[in-house]
Amino acid sequence: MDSIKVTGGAELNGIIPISGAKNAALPLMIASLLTDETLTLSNVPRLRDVAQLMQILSNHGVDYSVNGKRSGQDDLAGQTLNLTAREIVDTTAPYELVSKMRASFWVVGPLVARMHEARVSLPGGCAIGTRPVDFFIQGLEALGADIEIEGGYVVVKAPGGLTGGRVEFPRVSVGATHTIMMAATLAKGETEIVNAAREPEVVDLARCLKAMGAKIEGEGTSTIRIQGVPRLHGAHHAVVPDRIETGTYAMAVAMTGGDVFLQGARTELLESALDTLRQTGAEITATDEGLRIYRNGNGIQPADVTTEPFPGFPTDLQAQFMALMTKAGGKSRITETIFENRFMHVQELARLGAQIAIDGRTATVEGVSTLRGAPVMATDLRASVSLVIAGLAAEGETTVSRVYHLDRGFERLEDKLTRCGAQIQRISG
Ligand SMILES: CC(=O)N[C@H]1[C@@H](OP(=O)(O)OP(=O)(O)OC[C@H]2O[C@@H](n3ccc(=O)[nH]c3=O)[C@H](O)[C@@H]2O)O[C@H](CO)[C@@H](O)[C@@H]1O
Ligand SMILES: C=C(OP(=O)(O)O)C(=O)O
Repeated sequence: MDSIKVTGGAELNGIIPISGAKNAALPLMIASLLTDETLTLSNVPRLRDVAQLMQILSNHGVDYSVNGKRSGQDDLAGQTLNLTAREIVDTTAPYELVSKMRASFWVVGPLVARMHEARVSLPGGCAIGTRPVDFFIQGLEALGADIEIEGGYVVVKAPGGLTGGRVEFPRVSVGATHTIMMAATLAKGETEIVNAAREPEVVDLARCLKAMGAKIEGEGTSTIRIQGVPRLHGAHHAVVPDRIETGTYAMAVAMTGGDVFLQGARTELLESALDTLRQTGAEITATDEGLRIYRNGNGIQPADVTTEPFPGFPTDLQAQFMALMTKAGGKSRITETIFENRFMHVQELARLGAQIAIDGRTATVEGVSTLRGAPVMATDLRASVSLVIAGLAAEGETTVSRVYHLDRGFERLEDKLTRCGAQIQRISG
């Protein structure tokens, strides 16, 4: 298993290109199941989750090429995917594939919409909470599907096809919003999704679906209306830049000091996180091409955050922000409201000398002047990168093991950081 060795102390200076968003690319790829024509996606990041999802989609019959190459050549170096689901050959998404990532469960929406049946294993993903699928089930039932759970599989049937309906989610769910929105595009009549997720990835998916011929209104607000159409067609869509990758590198610079331009970043996708970073003393300026972040000499000010659905502070930046706060000049409080088990990085940050106490959903971080390098273990995707960030600002050497988590969601992390002066290398093993 690979690990990453970081020698701390260097400032970050230079340019980091921001990749397409993993969490947008995955549902966009799944949308290819809704049409027998080709969906072309550009700006797709080269990530393990993308490769994994390709395998799942291939199993359903999606033929794909990467920058013109045919499927079978396992070269995902290109960033444009052509996905064609001319025929759905299998409506089962098996445990071996789906258990590796949460988003793969979302195939249930397009499969039942197009084929009127689906059998999808209960999902996996980052171990950050129980992550049930009850909202998906309620949503699909509201569109007329019959659902049973059999042997760890969600079995969905809608013999006459789905019919539009009113779906009100008890709390905001990104995945359930993606799934019901996709399912409703091919349902008969109108669907209204109330308490829908407003995340930029939902908006990106809606834009792509509209380019494919779907009739959708209200994406980006908490009520989305979809008028079903008999069929969707092919389209070309560019994946939105990754706001979590943007925020992660911004936090790294806020921690190490330096001056970095995040090329391609879009500030409106993460205003809340950027406002918090400004409170900590980082300077941020936006241009049409990206954003510049710098912190020169001054210390890190503490700030409190509570994670919330968009447009609030994202849970996917909570671990990285906690890493930053470990070196703040004072006490900060970080409250996690989305996932009940998303503090796994706390005990690893403590190995570097961080002072953090947890009380229920709130972590209180007492900033220290020095972190010291140590061996640490990545527990999930964003926790892993928080350890890398802390390692960049620690004295001496930090080795982060189990970096396969990182490879799920950060494209060329070592490359991007090395180019800005970080001492970071991958150790294969
Ligand atoms: C691949 C992807 O895009 N993953 C993101 C997506 O995950 P994901 O879509 O899985 O997260 P959700 O928005 O669904 O989860 C929000 C909350 O709702 C709960 N819930 C959800 C569905 C359900 O049927 N029942 C239920 O109780 C979850 O357990 C969680 O407590 O949004 C999360 C919240 O922004 C992000 O942290 C993840 O990075
Ligand atoms: C939690 C995440 O991913 P997933 O939902 O795939 O586990 C994430 O992207 O931070």
